[in-house]
Amino acid sequence: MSEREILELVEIAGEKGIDARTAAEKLGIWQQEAAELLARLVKEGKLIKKGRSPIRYFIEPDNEKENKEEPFSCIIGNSGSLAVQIQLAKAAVCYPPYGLHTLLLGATGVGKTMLAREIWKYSVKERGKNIPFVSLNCAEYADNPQLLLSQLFGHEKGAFTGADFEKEGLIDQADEGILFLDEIHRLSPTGQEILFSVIDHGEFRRLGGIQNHHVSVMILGATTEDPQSALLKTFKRRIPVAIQLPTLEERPIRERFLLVSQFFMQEARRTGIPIHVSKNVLEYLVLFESDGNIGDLKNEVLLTCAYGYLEKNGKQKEEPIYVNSRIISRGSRTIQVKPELREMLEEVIPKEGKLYDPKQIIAEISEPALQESAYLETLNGKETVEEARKALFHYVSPDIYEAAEELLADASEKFNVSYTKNVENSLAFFLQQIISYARVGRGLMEQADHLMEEKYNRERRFVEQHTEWLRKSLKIEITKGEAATISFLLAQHHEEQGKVGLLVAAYGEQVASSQADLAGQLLPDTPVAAVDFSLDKSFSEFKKELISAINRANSGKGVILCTDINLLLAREAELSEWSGVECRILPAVNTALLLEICKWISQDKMNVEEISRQGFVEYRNYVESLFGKQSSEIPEKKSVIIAYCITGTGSAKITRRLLLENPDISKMADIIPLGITSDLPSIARKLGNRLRLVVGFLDPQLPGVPFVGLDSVFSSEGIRRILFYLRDFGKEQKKEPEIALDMKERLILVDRNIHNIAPSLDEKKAAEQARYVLEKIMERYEKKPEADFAVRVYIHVIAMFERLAVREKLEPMLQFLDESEKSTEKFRWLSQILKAACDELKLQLDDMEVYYFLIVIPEK
Ligand SMILES: Nc1ncnc2c1ncn2[C@@H]1O[C@H](COP(=O)(O)OP(=O)(O)OP(=O)(O)O)[C@@H](O)[C@H]1O
Repeated sequence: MSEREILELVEIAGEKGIDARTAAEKLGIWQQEAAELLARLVKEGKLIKKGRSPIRYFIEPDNEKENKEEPFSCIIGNSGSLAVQIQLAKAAVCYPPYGLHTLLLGATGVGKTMLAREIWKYSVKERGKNIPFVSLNCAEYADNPQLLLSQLFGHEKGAFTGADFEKEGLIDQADEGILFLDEIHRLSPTGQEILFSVIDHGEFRRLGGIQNHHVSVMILGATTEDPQSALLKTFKRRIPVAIQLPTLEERPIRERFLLVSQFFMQEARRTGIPIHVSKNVLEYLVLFESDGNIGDLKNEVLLTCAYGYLEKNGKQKEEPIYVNSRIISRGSRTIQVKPELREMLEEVIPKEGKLYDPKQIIAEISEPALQESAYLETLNGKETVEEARKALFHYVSPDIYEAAEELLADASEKFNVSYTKNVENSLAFFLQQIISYARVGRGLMEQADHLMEEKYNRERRFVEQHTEWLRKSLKIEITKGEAATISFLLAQHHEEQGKVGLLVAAYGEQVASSQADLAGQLLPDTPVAAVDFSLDKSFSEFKKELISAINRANSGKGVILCTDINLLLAREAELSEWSGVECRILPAVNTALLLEICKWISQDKMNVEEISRQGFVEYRNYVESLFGKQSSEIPEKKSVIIAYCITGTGSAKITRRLLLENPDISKMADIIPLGITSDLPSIARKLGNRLRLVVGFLDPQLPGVPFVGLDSVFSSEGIRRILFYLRDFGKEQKKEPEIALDMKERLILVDRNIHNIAPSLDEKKAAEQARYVLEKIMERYEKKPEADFAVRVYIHVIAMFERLAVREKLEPMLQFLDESEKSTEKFRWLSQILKAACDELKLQLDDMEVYYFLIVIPEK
């Protein structure tokens, strides 16, 4: 039983179809055998089945088959001379949201219109829904530019004589789909201007209208114009993708034979008559040359069929049409086979010619469907980067993918943006295309003037810096146009980055996190981060956390930091520098203001600077309204304690932190940490009588301001003394109570707090080494320094260890930039002691620490 017999049977059954039992009866075979045969033909796509008990089998109607066809599979050369063009077309279609506008370039009849339709089919498949395909041949209206504009963009009532009513243009019909403009270069300058406005802003005005209309279309322009012509350059500048189709002459012999065969097959099916074509005619057609390219070849095939049909005149339908050299000679053309082509022709053309039979269900001439066509669509459904990568590997080789990854990693560091896996895939895909093109000896894009705009300058510089690297790692030369396209890809993704990011940082366990949770719900597609600040965190720890949170919140457009932490308010520039992200700080950890900020971020109309400015205005209004209503409740300005130490960053801050832990002190006073480099007298002057006390390493002897050693903060006695100065000093002129503790006891109190001063160190070891340093210093003096001083030296040393452990650098002091300081006996003596202690703790001593320390070490 031949497959052909059963197919004929089904075909005769036509629309009614046939079931397995009837087929078995007619063919004289077992029903089981018929059922199996029919099922196999369904599997092979030669038949379709419908219904149940009995199942009926049909030949699939042509139109349905066409719709199901894999896009691009009907294009001869899809996996050969047009493979790269098709890849490029697919990439253009996949570009969000509506595809990249594309120019199809090539001589007349090379297949531009056909490619445009396949692009549309692919787009429908990609988006999973029908979208419009509207086409217009601009050449048809070349004599009447106004009519062309009105057809294309529509017109308002009265726009010109005869415009009696308002009319939509074809572009409106193409909204959300594809607008195919054939002979696009025939558009008048006005038409071009309107089209460019659609390309740049998605907007246009109808003829005679003033209102802007919005459309989202992918524009496909086709042109036969020479790619080097000035006119075309204007279009190429604005339309990012250009696909050049080869002429018929440039196609390989095998593809030309497939083209000829496809056209004969189409004719045979259209007429229902088998067509036999002799070897000579096939040779003639395969070598056929014409300026009209494939279009003319198709006409030539039709012409030969028409002559053949005339010859057949009167014969039975089943009798084939014979197309032989006799027929050709009726036309004006003759066959000339160049000797060097002879061998190749013999390989592809059968000696006995070829019969094109309309009953042949599967067109044996069509090429295998594109393997790669599945690649992009598989990618879209992939959840994990790994899955996407695997899918991509079917198409892009791993080293290309890795190169893309590496390039993006560099770019992301450089521009401080993160690129999604889609960008990675697009870049890998594009690099793959460059390589495929290079293999056939062409550049994918020689020039890309349209991408040479200033705004991509920094990305272009980046790509330029990497061309040598790409050349080495992928062995490709990147043309100017390709480099520009990569820059464009990088820049586009910058522009497409998310919105301004939001970070909340606040004192307290959950204050910032809960505010950020709320903001996160309002801004589902914006990264929101939080940092909860507690008093036992060192600034360096906090800084680390803050920088990492800023980076988490950043998606390329900078970060608004809402915080109530005074310490941060003046540090916008520093934060931006440390994190490399543009930051703006708002004193705004209050829900009402935060909600406003969320609103502005989600509207995505303001940049960080504008949001920050607007935020300050709102904040001021908020504070004013608050103050206006509750002016009687405004607390008086608090008293101030200066925490004063050598560096201003070590024990001064620890002192501040410990003091603030006491609720009475924190209620009554602000504490400012200062070091010996600060201009203490002028700060004291500004603070006036708010300045109540200096707690620190040394007494700066500010007139009228009492001093308490920083070791006091470690004992309740000391705290009591500080509170006395805050509350009572000056009122009753009482003398401060004496502290009766001796040095040993006081050192033990400090030891109990080492975890506060040096959280990164082993407490015991740190204490041991600090004692060693203290002893060595004391040894130097015959008349021992006072116990107070000794305890402060001890605290200072521990704080220094901590700074060295977390690599917190001291601000350099001018007087120490002179290297000769290093050769003094005192410097050498102190550094020796400190170095020995640091070595034990595996810390690297910094000269600046020695300099600062020296200031407070008395002479012998
Ligand atoms: N690669 C191809 N495979 C199969 N048929 C093709 C191919 N290229 C072109 N054709 C056929 O050749 C004919 C001419 O193609 P098409 O009209 O797309 O060319 P064109 O470049 O748009 O021409 P013009 O510039 O004259 O409008 C069409 O019938 C088309 O189906």
